[in-house]
Amino acid sequence: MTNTAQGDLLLKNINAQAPFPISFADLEQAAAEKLAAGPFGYIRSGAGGEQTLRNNRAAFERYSIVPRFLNDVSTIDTSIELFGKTYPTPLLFAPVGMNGMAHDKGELAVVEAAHHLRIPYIQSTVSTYSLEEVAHAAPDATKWFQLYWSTNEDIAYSMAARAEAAGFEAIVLTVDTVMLGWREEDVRNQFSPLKLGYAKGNYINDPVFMATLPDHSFESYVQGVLQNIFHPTLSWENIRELKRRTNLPILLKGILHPEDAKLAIANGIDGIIVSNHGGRQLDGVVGSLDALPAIVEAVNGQVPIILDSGVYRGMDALKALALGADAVTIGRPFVYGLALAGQEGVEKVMTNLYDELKVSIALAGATSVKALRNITLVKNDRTDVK
Ligand SMILES: Cc1cc2nc3c(=O)[nH]c(=O)nc-3n(C[C@H](O)[C@H](O)[C@H](O)COP(=O)(O)O)c2cc1C
Ligand SMILES: CCCCCCC(=O)C(=O)O
Repeated sequence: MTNTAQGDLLLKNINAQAPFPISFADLEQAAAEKLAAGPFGYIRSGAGGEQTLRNNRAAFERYSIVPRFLNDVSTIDTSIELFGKTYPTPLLFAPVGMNGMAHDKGELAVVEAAHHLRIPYIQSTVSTYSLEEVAHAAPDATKWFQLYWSTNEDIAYSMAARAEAAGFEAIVLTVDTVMLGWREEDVRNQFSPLKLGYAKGNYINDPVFMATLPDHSFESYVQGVLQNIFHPTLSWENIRELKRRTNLPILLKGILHPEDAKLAIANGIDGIIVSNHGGRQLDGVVGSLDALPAIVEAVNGQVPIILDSGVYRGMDALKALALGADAVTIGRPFVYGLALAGQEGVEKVMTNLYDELKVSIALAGATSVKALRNITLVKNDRTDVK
């Protein structure tokens, strides 16, 4: 990072004509003004009384960095390696469903941003556009597929096979959403995105799913999705079978307990995403950053660990990386960027997070993502620095 490049980070925002919101609070406020109450409430809210949502932020606030100085930090290497490929930044896109409710171009805008930024894009099962449409929009982007299991297992296998055929490079199986969390905001707003057709993309393009419907009417599609999307019987045996049926690496998303991380490895899983779904599933759950250290210890470097839930600043990413995550994924911030300015908004949000992360690595006294592991962190209830 040269001095000029570093000075540019703030200047480019100061010179911008209509300042784009920078902090998470400002982004959320701007999205609230732009979107209707239903979609905004769906994106913003957490489950139940939103304790998990608060726990995520509290966990980041609890840690402080003890920086080191007089270490040449003129060159900062923010690159990371995952599954044999190198990426310029440890900030990836979390899988977020139904992007059509934020912007007409939905997932197409996000995958184009991912391609431009050269970071992996994780497409949700419940996306507005299909796997094939997303692959067509950005054939050269690195794309992973987030799979929601299905009560009819053949639909899950069919979607995994379609992802592989369309050039997706990994499967992210979400394990914390076997049924939908208790989301009071959606009940208040009488908002059901599935019933509004925002999740059509992958279902209406799936021959196995379509063959289960009595006809091709919209009502049959909605009933079909509702019958299949909730999958409370999901078990380790399903995961072993999925592993037998795909050549792609499989990551489990939603792991919070170190024993589940160990079981994941014992069952041949290739990566772990420490996440509480951004506080949208079980309320009263440990903040994802608080769950990270025990999982890092249990995994002991055997597979990559990615963290999400509450990463709203470059500094949050730094703390997760310093505690042992290999990368972090970003959820709501990019969705707000998408709502505000499509692909450009997504890129602005990710670039601002990146710029803050890069400056923070240098100011903490490290020169690379890897070197962050040597940075001292203290919990705020402890004041002793070793
Ligand atoms: C509107 C919305 C939709 C989401 N849809 C999915 C999804 O389809 N699949 C999934 O695994 N996670 C989904 N998530 C959870 C994200 O992948 C991620 O875990 C979460 O957003 C991280 O928290 P953050 O928003 O605080 O960054 C969704 C999150 C939001 C906000
Ligand atoms: C049981 C799956 C419903 C999909 C909801 C999408 C999602 O993960 C979220 O809203 O969060």
